Amino acid sequence: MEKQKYAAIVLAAGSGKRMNSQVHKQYLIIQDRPVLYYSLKEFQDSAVDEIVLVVGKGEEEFCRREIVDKYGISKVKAIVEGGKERYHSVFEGLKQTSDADYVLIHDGARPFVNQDIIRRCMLEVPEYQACVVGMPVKDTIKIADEGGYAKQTPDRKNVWMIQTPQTFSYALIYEAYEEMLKTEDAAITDDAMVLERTKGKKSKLIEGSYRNIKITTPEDLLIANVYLQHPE
Ligand SMILES: Nc1ccn([C@@H]2O[C@H](COP(=O)(O)OP(=O)(O)OP(=O)(O)O)[C@@H](O)[C@H]2O)c(=O)n1
Ligand SMILES: C[C@](O)(CO)[C@H](O)COP(=O)(O)O
Repeated sequence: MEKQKYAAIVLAAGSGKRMNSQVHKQYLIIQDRPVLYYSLKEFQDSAVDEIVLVVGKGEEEFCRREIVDKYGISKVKAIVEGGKERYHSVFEGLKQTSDADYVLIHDGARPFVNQDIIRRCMLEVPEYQACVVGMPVKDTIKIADEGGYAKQTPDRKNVWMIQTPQTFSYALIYEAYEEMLKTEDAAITDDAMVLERTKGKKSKLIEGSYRNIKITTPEDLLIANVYLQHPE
């Protein structure tokens, strides 16, 4: 059988409003390296064939010099400019990966993706065509009403916190994104939602890790430093 091609799209075009920092959060330094370095290094060391890095306007040269070349991330085949919303940035990445059979879409703001997670995404996607990494929630979840009252409690065993990578058959996710972008649904927050909304297709859940956090607000940096001091 012909070898299947896997591309990783690493997203780093956000402006990190919730971090409230002068430097975009993907470039903040944790343990001597930028946040973005850690996930790029995991994909570099994995079996993915290539990486497309999606960055903010005017950041291409900086990223090539200060991260990709500096740390020898040689699988990066393109560094492209992202868009206004996360889903615009994903689509820019998808345009660069048209010869891949499967794509792993990952937040550059999640530095703790690991080899085991990447390996399982690559292993499962040929069967399910759409796989998302996540973990069961630990707290009780409430649905709030407009007035700030807790009105409903979903059964916790059916509630997962969703992470990345989110891994798909290229043809399927490209078509879904093309369709979604005709209407630009602002409430889209992840890639699996694009498939749910356009194709009614479910994604297979793959257990990730409670460490696979997204660096979003300042306290996440404290946690990230602790994880780096205490590797798994
Ligand atoms: N237009 C955008 C928005 C987000 N992202 C990326 O998508 C990931 C998840 O997004 P999020 O954590 O929301 O990052 P920001 O948009 O930067 O943060 P905020 O929402 O606080 O502004 C990040 O790696 C971010 O760089 C992107 O590539 N392009
Ligand atoms: C894709 C994601 O990381 C899954 O949890 C998340 O939805 C990204 O959301 P954000 O609003 O862009 O942080």
